[in-house]
Amino acid sequence: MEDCFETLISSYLDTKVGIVADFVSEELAQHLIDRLFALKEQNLLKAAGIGNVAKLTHNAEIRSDEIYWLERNNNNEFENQFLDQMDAYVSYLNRSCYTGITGYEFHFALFDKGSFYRKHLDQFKDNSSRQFSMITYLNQNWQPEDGGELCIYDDEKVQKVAPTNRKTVFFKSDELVHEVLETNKARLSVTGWLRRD
Ligand SMILES: O=C(O)CCC(=O)C(=O)O
Ligand SMILES: [Fe+2]
Repeated sequence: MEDCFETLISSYLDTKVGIVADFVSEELAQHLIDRLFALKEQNLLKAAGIGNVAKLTHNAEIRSDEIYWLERNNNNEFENQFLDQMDAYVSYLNRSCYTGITGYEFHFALFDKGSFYRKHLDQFKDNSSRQFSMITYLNQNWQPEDGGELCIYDDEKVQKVAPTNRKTVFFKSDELVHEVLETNKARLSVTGWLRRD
């Protein structure tokens, strides 16, 4: 597991956008996909909001995904396995880079066909707790024509990341503007932020 942590961190240090192709195991990815579809079936996904909790607004012209927060007290084996892996990652990151991360928050996200998320920064203007953004994709057999790329803007450079199964992306939440291009089929992920409170 530490090899993939190291790949994520060293690519982040080299290019500001850390990427590793296989952050979660195939088994865990499959269980998380099943969990997300089960939540959808049970109508437990909610329209994602914009901004901080106190002034959360919903605006489908900015983002049109649906989310569900991973929580230990959901008592779901596979959410917990994912969170265990995050605990290990945070401890590795804090040990190797002195990042002082004190917590995290993660949600499942489902972008249905035709959904997108326009350009934004992840850190809120009125709360700087979010330090790093981290997204793990859960899309088997994703093809270029499926769209849904994550586009990350850094000055003149634009990096397009295809949301392929088991890939994780890691970047600073206050630094890089990014967007999700319209997806041509259902696009699944676990998205979250490492916090310093
Ligand atoms: O799903 C992605 O690739 C990015 C999602 C995102 O930018 C967000 O939820 O803030
Ligand atoms: Fe974002």
